[in-house]
Amino acid sequence: MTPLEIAGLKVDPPWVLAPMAGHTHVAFRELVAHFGGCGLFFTEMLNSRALCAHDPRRDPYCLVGVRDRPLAAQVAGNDPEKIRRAYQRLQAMGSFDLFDFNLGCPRGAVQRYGWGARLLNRMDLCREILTASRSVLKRPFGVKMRTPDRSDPGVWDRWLEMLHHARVDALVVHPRLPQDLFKRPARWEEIACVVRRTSLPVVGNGDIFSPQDALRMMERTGCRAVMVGRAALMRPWIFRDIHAYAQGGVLPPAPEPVEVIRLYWDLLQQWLPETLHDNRLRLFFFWLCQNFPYGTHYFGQIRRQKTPKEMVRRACVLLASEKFPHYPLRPLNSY
Ligand SMILES: Cc1cc2nc3c(=O)[nH]c(=O)nc-3n(C[C@H](O)[C@H](O)[C@H](O)COP(=O)(O)O)c2cc1C
Repeated sequence: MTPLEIAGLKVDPPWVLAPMAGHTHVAFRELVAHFGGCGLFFTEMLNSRALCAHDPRRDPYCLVGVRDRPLAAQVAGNDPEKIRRAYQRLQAMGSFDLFDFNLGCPRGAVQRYGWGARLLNRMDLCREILTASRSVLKRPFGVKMRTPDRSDPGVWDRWLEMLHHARVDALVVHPRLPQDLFKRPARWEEIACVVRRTSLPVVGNGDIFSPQDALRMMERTGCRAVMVGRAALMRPWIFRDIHAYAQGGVLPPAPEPVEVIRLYWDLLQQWLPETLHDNRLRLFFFWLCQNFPYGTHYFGQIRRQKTPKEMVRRACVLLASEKFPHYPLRPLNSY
């Protein structure tokens, strides 16, 4: 599979772990890396205000592992000056290979602040943010966005022109409107429409639930790399499977559920402060349990445990005789 190149950065193989708040912290990225990794890892969305107020080197959200490379840092916010400073501080850490700006998050609190997808209605402010950020960034710079406004046929042309002038190096397209959340299927034809209109490297994203989906998205849209979100939470080894499928080989057997749980718990303790263990385990089990027909029941039992150790113990008992089912994955609950 041809690697994607973003301003000199090689994304090889062209599979990307999506940024996911609460999930794509250093311990989870190390888990993905353990199973063979991907061509580009993303941090979760980092808060530009917090980055200005505190030293990112002491921030658990900014911790960087050993095998999670190349690594992109994603920033969210809407104040050009604060965002510029946030990127400067992240860049000074020397740990990130690409910087990304969030124009896609539709979640309540982020929208209320006027961040993420809310900025899709404010192109002038986006221009200011991206130009200010670019002026300090020496590494590749990307944007991850949802569909701006489907009622306006010229909207993508105007966005692409603005991104070009702001000297953005790459674009991730998640083709859903902000108000769609995850309720409607991603419209892959919109990725194809963006690919036709720009010379920027485009990474396609949305509804990849199997290795076949990943290659199908590339074939149908012409995007040069694919980004996987929820399916990687359900199966942190999906990139290894995409790779095997792309090479025409047989998919390696899935690990045992208990092995995955123990490994994640070890990595969590190794990398993240204890204050985060409980919450990050709950988030992890929410998605892992979705692999199984009785996943909701399993998760209900696990979440009732009072300590992280008890959660891990209970999960190991419940999932001891389970096997991960075949692709495609079907999440039981949406986010
Ligand atoms: C739990 C969760 C957290 C997410 N957090 C972020 C985030 O921090 N930044 C972002 O740009 N997108 C975020 N997203 C969106 C994903 O990056 C991705 O665009 C979306 O899940 C579609 O890809 P998928 O169909 O492969 O899941 C999040 C998605 C989920 C499910």
